[in-house]
Amino acid sequence: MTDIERVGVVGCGQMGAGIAEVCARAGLDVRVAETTGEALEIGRTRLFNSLSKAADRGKISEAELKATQDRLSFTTDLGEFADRDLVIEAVVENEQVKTEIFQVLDQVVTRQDAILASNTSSIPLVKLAVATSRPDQVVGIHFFNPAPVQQLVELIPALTTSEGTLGRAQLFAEKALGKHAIRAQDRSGFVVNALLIPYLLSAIRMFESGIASREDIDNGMELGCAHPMGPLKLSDLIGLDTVASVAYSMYEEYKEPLYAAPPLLQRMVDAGRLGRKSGSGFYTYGQ
Ligand SMILES: C[C@H](O)CC(=O)SCCNC(=O)CCNC(=O)[C@H](O)C(C)(C)COP(=O)(O)OP(=O)(O)OC[C@H]1O[C@@H](n2cnc3c(N)ncnc32)[C@H](O)[C@@H]1OP(=O)(O)O
Repeated sequence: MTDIERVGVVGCGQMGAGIAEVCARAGLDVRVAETTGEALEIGRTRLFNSLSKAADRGKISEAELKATQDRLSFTTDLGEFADRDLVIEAVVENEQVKTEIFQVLDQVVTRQDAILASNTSSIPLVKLAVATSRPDQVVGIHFFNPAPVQQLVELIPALTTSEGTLGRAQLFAEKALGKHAIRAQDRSGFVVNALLIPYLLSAIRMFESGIASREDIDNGMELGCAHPMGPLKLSDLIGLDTVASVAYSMYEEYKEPLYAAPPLLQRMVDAGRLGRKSGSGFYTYGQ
């Protein structure tokens, strides 16, 4: 079994909240950190709403709901992560921000064998690993949105990651969380985004060039290929800022035109149309 009982999650946005929910529902003690009290309150509300929905839909009993809530604690102070066995960073896809968090975690997490993991979609793990004094204990654990639903986790060892750390991360993902784990090398996009992002960018280019309407593009893939959602709806779900930043990282790494973000994507990000989380993207939400 896994030796991980106390988990820290840095960031309580879409992914952080989902990851914290998965861990707490798996019976682990979970502490969640955000930068400000306001961000923490928004994150806590997002997480508790999702848990309440799970209870309303009969996925967890009222007693499990209460027990899961009790396993969750919230803080704005990373110093409270000292006793964590595993910390999963799930903040914005920004190398500098993530690097600084890893430097702080390295200072505050006192457990000698603690694993420091990142949910990054595209930033080289090795850069985060060498920002710490324990590069052998840094690993990528990449979840998919919505984290409570998607069965997959990608495990990404940096060049410095030890086999022991990778093995413990795999046991955690599979045994503690019940996810299916696949391994990928530390190359931008790993397995899933390396295949998915060019597809999403192609759909945005298709829409931008007027070849088809957004609905027809999405219906094409939903009804023609049985995808649960079409590429423009999926881009809205992931967040257009995230799609753009993953595309930039991949373009930076490979210099392949298929990874270049189309102008429309960047304009939408500049306009604050980030998809579901901002209320509008390719579609409008919450009206
Ligand atoms: C970019 C990153 O690095 C990587 C990524 O994340 S790539 C993105 C990967 N994700 C995808 O490809 C998502 C594809 N879409 C889907 O899987 C589905 O459309 C979807 C799960 C989002 C919604 O499913 P859909 O059937 O349309 O809606 P709905 O009936 O509301 O939900 C289906 C089930 O998922 C659950 N669900 C949906 N959204 C949820 C959420 N945010 N949290 C928890 N559960 C959720 C529902 O409760 C429901 O569960 P039930 O069937 O047991 O009652």
